[in-house]
Amino acid sequence: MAGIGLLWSRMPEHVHDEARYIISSLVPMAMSYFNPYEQITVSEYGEERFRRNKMFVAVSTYLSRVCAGGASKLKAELNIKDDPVVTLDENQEVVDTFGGARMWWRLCPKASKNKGAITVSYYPGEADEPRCFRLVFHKRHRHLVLNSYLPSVVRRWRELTAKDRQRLLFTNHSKQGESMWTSVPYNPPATFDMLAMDHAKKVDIMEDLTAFEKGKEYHSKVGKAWKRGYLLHGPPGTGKSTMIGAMANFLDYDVYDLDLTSVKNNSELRKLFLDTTNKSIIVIEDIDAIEVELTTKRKGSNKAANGDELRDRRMLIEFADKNDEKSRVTLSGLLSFVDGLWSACGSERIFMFTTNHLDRLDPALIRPGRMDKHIEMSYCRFEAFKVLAKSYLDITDHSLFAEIGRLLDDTDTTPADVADNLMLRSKRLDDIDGAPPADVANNLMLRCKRKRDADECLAGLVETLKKSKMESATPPMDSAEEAKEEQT
Ligand SMILES: Nc1ncnc2c1ncn2[C@@H]1O[C@H](COP(=O)(O)OP(=O)(O)OP(=O)(O)O)[C@@H](O)[C@H]1O
Ligand SMILES: [Mg+2]
Repeated sequence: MAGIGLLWSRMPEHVHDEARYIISSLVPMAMSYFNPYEQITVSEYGEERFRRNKMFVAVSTYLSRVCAGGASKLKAELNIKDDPVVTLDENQEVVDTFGGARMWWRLCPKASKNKGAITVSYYPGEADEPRCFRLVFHKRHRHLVLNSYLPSVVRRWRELTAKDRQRLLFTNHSKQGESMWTSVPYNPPATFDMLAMDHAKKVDIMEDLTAFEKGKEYHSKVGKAWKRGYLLHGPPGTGKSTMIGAMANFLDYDVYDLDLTSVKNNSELRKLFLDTTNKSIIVIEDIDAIEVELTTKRKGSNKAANGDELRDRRMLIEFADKNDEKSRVTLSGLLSFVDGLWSACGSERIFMFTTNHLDRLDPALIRPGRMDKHIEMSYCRFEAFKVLAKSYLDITDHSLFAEIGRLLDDTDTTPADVADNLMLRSKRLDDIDGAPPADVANNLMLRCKRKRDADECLAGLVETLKKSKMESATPPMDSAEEAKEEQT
């Protein structure tokens, strides 16, 4: 085999081109016939340079955690949680055994595509062959490797990473004209326990999420894509964003916060959706505000469109030149992922749209059956207040509760406003809690202080609520009266 190889490389220049072509295609065939080994390459990047090949990540984790015992060259880095992670270094070979077969793995370094030539590239690393893992195995194990070994590597990788998974918050941005996601670690503090809202509604949402999470078989039985759409609506400060965090915590899902203003057209939107992973919540916040902004841009006017205009409009989002069909994001483009053709791509995804103005949305978006669930986040009433009092002041009852309940019924106060009132005092509680509890007397004193602060805090809330009740009861001044007032 070596002899044939040598002959081939030394072939004289004068051999006819055609013969050379035939020989050059026969030699590798002959060599592979005699070579008892086969190889599979797992490149770090796929065809699209910016997307890391997930198989590469899976193999890297698998080898480092399962087969690195005999390796002498390792590399250490900090992971997203700032814990040290050790991986194989370049050119380190490790051996794995599976079903009695031996597998040789090696991490091959980046290699230049054209040795000696200078290549100009717009994208980092495009002139190089990316790093890759090379798996070598005996020919007779081909079936085993493809059908059992590689799937088992991926399965093991999933098990390994499930334990130390860090939840991520993704956001999209445009780089060199291409839309892509970037992520940061995401640990939202909110949970359903601390969400101030009607208890029955909260339980209903939690049950809905649990049913969705366990609904793989059900969805395939009824022939529906495994995904769910929620439309959260309500005034600002009623907990829509807090609810998204609570849902992410509840399901342990990643969150993709989609900024539609930086998406050029439907095909970019499609690419972004396809780049999302399973077990994720895709959020489009303040969808009504995006609509106003983009439409204003499209019209080239600084004047925001009025409510009637918005209601009449068929397109939800449309920007750039109206005549250029390729440069816009449309409602149908968006909805094709929510419940159209493309919704079947990917599973275990939750779509969340939030809005402060349900009445301003395009009817196509809110028609029955479009989103699976409409959730109204409303002003703070007594039941919701009790949740906030428990989380912020750690109390479940108080002499002022009855009065606060009545005042909340008479005013439209958001949970954010109530929380704000409770938090100012509770910050002072933190200061007190920070003091070293020297002895029992000191402890008792702190407890008295804590109670007094809760009293003060609720009294402050009563004052605020009374004030807003009075303000809402006072009829608005007409302009003549206003002018008179100003003169005096
Ligand atoms: N229902 C709620 N339960 C608990 N806390 C709440 C609730 N609503 C609001 N808050 C508190 O108020 C703050 C602001 O709420 P949040 O951002 O969730 O409101 P939003 O409805 O998303 O408002 P916007 O429409 O302006 O985006 C939160 O950080 C949270 O502390
Ligand atoms: Mg919000």
